[in-house]
Amino acid sequence: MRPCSRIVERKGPHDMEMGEGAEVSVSNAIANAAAARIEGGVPTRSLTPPQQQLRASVGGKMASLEDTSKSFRLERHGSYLLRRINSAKVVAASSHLLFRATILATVVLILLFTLHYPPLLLSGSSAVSSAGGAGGHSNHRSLMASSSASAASAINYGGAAWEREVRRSATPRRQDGLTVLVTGAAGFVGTHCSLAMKKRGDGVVGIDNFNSYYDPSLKRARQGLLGRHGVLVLEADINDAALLTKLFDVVPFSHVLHLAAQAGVRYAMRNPQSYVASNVAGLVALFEVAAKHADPQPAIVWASSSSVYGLNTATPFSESHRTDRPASLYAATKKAGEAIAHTYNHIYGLSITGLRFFTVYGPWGRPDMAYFSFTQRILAGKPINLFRRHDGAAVQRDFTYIDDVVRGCLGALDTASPSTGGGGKKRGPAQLRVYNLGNTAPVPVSKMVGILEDLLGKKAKKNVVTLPQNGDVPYTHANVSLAEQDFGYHPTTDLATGLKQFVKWYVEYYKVQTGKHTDSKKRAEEEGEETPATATA
Ligand SMILES: O=C(O)[C@H]1O[C@H](OP(=O)(O)OP(=O)(O)OC[C@H]2O[C@@H](n3ccc(=O)[nH]c3=O)[C@H](O)[C@@H]2O)[C@H](O)[C@@H](O)[C@@H]1O
Repeated sequence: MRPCSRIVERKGPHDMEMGEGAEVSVSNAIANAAAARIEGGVPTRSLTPPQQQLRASVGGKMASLEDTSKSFRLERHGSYLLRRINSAKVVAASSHLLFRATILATVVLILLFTLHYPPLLLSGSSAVSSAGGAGGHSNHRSLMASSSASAASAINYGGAAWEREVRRSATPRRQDGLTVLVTGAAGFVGTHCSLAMKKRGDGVVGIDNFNSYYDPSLKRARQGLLGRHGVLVLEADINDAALLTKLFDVVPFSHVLHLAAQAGVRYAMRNPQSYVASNVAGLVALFEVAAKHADPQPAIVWASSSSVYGLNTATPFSESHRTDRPASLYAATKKAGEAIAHTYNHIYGLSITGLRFFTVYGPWGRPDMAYFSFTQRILAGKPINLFRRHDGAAVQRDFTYIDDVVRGCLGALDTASPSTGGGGKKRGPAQLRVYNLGNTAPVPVSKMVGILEDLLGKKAKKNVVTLPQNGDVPYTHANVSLAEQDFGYHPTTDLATGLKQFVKWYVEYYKVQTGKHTDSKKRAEEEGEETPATATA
C-alpha cells in the first residue's frame, strides 16, 4: 500500500484550482468520514443495545492498539476520501465542460443550417426562398422579418398602411383591367412586364427578394423605376407562404405572372440548391397558396425556359418535341416546374401557362448574361471567353428582344382562362398551356460579339474555347407558331436593333463612354469643334 502521507501531499489539477474555503470543507469532510470509519463504518446510534454492548467490550480490549494506529488510519482514510472527492470533482467538471461544449456545438450547427438551408427550416407557414429572377445567396425574409426591410419605405408590413399601399398598386385604372401579382418584379423581365401592364391600366403588385445573384443595386434601381410609375414592389420571397397568403387576403388577384426564379444555366453547377429552392420549392409554395387559399384562384402565367429542350436535335424547337433530356440542373428544375404545373392543374383546377423564353436580352438586362458581361469586359479592355462547339462550329442562340417577350407575356395573360377550382377543390377541367417565346432567328455568339464591337467602337479580346461541359447547349431555335396562333405573338426585333437599344441604355445607366464617343470626341477636338463636354468645361 502507498504511504498515506504521500497520497495526501499529491495535488491534482483540481486541488490547485480549489480556493481556501473549499480546502476547509474538505478537511471537515475527512474528519467526519474518518470518525465514521473508526466506528467500524457503522454509526453507533444505528446499533441495537446488544450490539452496542459487544462493541464496548471488544472496543475496550482493542483500545490501546487502536490508539497507536489511530492517527495513521485517520490520515489514510482521509486521503482515500480526498482522492474520491477529487475524482468526483474531476468527473463533475468534465461533464460540465462536455455539457457546455455540446450546447456550443448545437448552437453553431443550428446557425450554419439556418444560413445554408433556411427554406427547409422554414417550410410551411412562413418559409422563404429565393426570388427575383435570381438567387445564389438567398435573401430570405418572412412576413414578420420583412418589417425591417420596409423601414426605408416606412411601411409596416401587414399593417393598415401597407394594405392601403398594396390595394392602391393593385387597382386597375381601366375597365376590365387585370389585377396581377408579379413575382420577381425587380428582375429583368418582371420590370418590363410590370411597366407595360401598368401603362395600359392594369393593377400590379410586385414581390422580389432582391438576392445577390447579381448586383442588387440594379434591382433596386428597377424597383425605383417601377415606384415612379406607381407599381409597388415588396421585398418578399416566393417561399414566404404567410406573406403570399396575406397578399391574397388583401387583393383578389385575377392573375399571377410568376417570373421569380434562380436563373443562369452554368451557375447551377456552383449552387445547385438555390435552383431547387427557387424553381421547385418556390413554385410549389406559390401554387399551394393559389390553389388552396386564394379566392378566387388566379390564372397563372410563369417563366419556363428554352433550356428544357436540352439535347433535343430536331429544329426549330417546337412544343411537341422531347423535353426529357435536360443538359443542366437549371433546365431540369424548369422541366420539373412544367410537370408540377400539370399536377396543380390536374388536382386543383389551376389555369397555368408556361412560357419557354429564348435568351432574352435588352435594356435593364441581367449582368450574368453573355451580351451584358461581354459589354462590360470589352469596355474595360478585359478578355472574353467565346465558346465554340466541339466540332469547331459556332455556338448559336435565338436571342429574343425584351419588348417582343413582354408582348408575349401580356398575350398569354390576356388569353388565360380563369382557374376552375377553389379552396383546394377542382370544379372542372382548367387550361394548361406551354408556349415558345423566341425570335425564330438563331445568331452565332461570335456575330453577337461583332455587333457589340461595332456599337461600342472597341475590339473584344477573344479567347475562343471549346464549349465546356457545364450544361450549355450548342444551339437554340424557336418555332413560335403556337403562340402566334393563340395570341398573335410575332417577334419584330433583330439582334442588331435590340443590342443598339441595350448599349444606349448601358451607356446612360452606367455613365460610361464607348470607344465611339471617344473617337468622335477626338475627331471633334482635332477638327477644333466644340463638343458638348468642352462646351460646358
Ligand atoms: O433561353 C434560355 O432558356 C436561357 O437563356 C439564357 O441562357 P443562355 O442562352 O445560356 O444565355 P447566356 O448565358 O447569355 O449565353 C449566351 C451564349 O453565349 C455563350 N457564352 C456564354 C458565356 C461565355 O463566357 N461565353 C460564351 O460564349 C453561351 O454558350 C451561349 O451560347 C439565360 O441565362 C437563362 O436564364 C435562360 O433560361
